Amino acid sequence: MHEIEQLNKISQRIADATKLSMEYAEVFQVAKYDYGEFYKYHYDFGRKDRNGYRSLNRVATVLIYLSNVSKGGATIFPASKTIIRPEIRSAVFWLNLHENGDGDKRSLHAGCPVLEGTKWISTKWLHEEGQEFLRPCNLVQPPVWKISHVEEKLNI
Ligand SMILES: O=C(O)CCC(=O)C(=O)O
Ligand SMILES: [Fe+2]
Repeated sequence: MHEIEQLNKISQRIADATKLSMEYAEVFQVAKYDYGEFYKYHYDFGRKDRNGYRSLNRVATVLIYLSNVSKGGATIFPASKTIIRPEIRSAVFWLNLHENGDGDKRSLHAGCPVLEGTKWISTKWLHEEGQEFLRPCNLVQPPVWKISHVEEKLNI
């Protein structure tokens, strides 16, 4: 299968799992962490500019683990006390914005230092645009949850 077709297939699976539109999503980004490398605490959402406008804001993140990591390298969300350990072909999905478009501070996260092995990830950021009628409106919305068994569904 051609590479583009494979990526489109994964995008479609993300759309099916998240029930969100991929129309304005960014291209898949790939990152590699070697021994001791990490990603410090941050938010994935954008900040407002001087005029109070946000552009290209990332409503949600899908993080696919492309490798196992023998030690370290977990993705952590202190607000929800969630630790996701990399498992090859598994994915984690979370929302970065409240329904009114403001950044959700509970989405603060970090990639812990890799202590042994190499960590490969692919990140897909979904944008606010296109979600207007799709984003579920739940009163109680967990800030982060693991998409179970994505590893079986994603053929990457
Ligand atoms: O490497 C991780 O576990 C986190 C990566 C991340 O937060 C990002 O790419 O925005
Ligand atoms: Fe991030």
